[in-house]
Amino acid sequence: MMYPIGNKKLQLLLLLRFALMIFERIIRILVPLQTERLLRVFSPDGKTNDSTTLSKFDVGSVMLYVFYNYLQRHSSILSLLHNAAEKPLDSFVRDTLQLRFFEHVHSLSMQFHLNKQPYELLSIMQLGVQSVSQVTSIILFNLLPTVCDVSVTLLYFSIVWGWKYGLLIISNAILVTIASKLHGQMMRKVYRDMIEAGGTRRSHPQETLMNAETVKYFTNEAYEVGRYEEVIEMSRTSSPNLQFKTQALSVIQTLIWTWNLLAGCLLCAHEISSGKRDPASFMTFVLYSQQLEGPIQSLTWVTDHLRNTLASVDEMMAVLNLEPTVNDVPDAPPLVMSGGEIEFENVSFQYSHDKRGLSNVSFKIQKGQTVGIVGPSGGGKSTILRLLVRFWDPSSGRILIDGQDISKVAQLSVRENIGAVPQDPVLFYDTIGYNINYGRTTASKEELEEAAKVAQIHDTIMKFEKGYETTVGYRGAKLSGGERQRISIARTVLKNPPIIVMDEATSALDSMTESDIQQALTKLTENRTTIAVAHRLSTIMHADLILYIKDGEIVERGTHEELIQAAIDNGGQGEYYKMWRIQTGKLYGDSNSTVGDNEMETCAEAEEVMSKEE
Ligand SMILES: Nc1ncnc2c1ncn2[C@@H]1O[C@H](COP(=O)(O)OP(=O)(O)OP(=O)(O)O)[C@@H](O)[C@H]1O
Repeated sequence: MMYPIGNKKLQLLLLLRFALMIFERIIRILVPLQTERLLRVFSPDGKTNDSTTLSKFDVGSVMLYVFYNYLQRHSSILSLLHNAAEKPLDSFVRDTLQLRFFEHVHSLSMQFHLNKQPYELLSIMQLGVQSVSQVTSIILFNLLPTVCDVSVTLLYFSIVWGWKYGLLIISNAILVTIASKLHGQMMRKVYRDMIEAGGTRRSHPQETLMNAETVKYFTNEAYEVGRYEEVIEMSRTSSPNLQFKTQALSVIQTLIWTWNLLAGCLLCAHEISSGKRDPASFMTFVLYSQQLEGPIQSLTWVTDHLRNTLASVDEMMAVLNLEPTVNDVPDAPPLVMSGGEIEFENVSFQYSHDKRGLSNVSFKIQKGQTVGIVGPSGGGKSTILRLLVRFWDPSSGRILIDGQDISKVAQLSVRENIGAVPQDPVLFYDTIGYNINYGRTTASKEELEEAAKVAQIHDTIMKFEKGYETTVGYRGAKLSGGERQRISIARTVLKNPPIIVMDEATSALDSMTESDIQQALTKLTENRTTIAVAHRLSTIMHADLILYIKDGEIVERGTHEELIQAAIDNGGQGEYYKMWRIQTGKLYGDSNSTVGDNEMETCAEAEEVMSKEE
């Protein structure tokens, strides 16, 4: 991700940056040397007799000195080249990483997505991506050059000027590093609090804006503004006197620095006065010292900055290192469909050690049949669907589609063959056409319209001014629940899978809309194996098999008639029967009444009532 493999142009730019970096280091050495040289050229050589010898007018040396100085300035052509080479490399790192992160997050299992807030993920991605490119830049083009500068100066002084100067430089570097380390420790907690407070500061407005409708329903606008004010206040107080604390370090560093300069200048002055050096060396020493001040002091900034950016990189790497919880076996073959027969064989599953999902669930659906799943809330109905699409794998037992254990085939191929119609479909913030097309992105316009017709939504769409180009609003909020539902059916029709799962697809709708949608659903499920979770029994009454799930177990199974008959035979005792009675009214009299022809007649009446409702 950091090295542009296969991109010659970017590799050359990287090389250019390195070359520039080395060139800059050389210029840094040359400036003081050239100054010393000039001073020597200008000074009378002391050997003339009449003491009037003038210093040489060496235009070349002056020009060279000015040229070196020019190159050293930040706005010089070198900086321009540096920046020009930096941008494309920086974009490369960011783009590659961003794409990789996006791809990785999408490859993670549902469990991960249920536990993470989307904007938290986005924030991790943004900060992480930005930090990775900064880390590269900091290490390669800040830390490395600084270490180079210090080492070269140290070597130069130690070899050319003697060990005392080397000692001065090294002690300076050590003292500054100790100071910055102590400062870093002190600032760590401040930065941590700041990052935390910054996160809340970002997430709070996002959360409330995403739920603007709820805020308005409860007229909590002022409350939310008040909460945001508190968050802002908290983030402000989490970094009291941050600037003061940060600047305190520069004050200490400058003190160390000045002490060092003083010691060096005294040493140099002493050597000049004792004739060991010429006066020009004093200037060289001062200039070198000044050259070194920037890099040594920037070490603090660099290490501090590196620490912060690494914290963000760490967080991103933690996500990038996550493995999907549902994995395919090596070289898993794709699911081969031959009709869509589904079988659950003693399937048990737990979401976590304290949360039971399903225990010993077994049932079989022949191809093209419909199974209705009913039962009390939290019983495990939706869990059956989630296991079928492999959002989770069972802890024991097997789920077979057309005789193949779905945990042994590629999970994508399982999902490719299953179409889902959820209770409250969420649409993308785009046009109706885009949302339907999502079912099969390669579908033609004609196929798209055909799917919309099957889902009974085409005419409604055509009444909109912009037809299929109408935008649906945030998560489809500009459409009614029934319209959203039919669009979701249309995209499943377009996907054309052999298996359909529906999770209470009509429970949020009124009876009129429900009947429209029911027609669309009937067309959708024609000749397809279907599992439908339902609260309204009218929607699954005619299913080939009905499963009553309670506390993760199938407690009753059979067709509608069988379940009713069994309950009647059992003196009116039966979960499904009770549910049915609650939904249709007391049509059988008391539960302990005896069963006879009359009862079955009443049963037929009830069906009639339900059909009307339908
Ligand atoms: N991702 C999850 N992590 C942990 N527990 C979960 C998760 N999803 C569901 N559960 C728990 O599993 C149990 C069964 O949930 P499930 O959604 O299957 O019930 P359901 O019968 O479909 O309920 P409802 O009719 O209310 O939708 C519930 O107790 C629920 O709290």
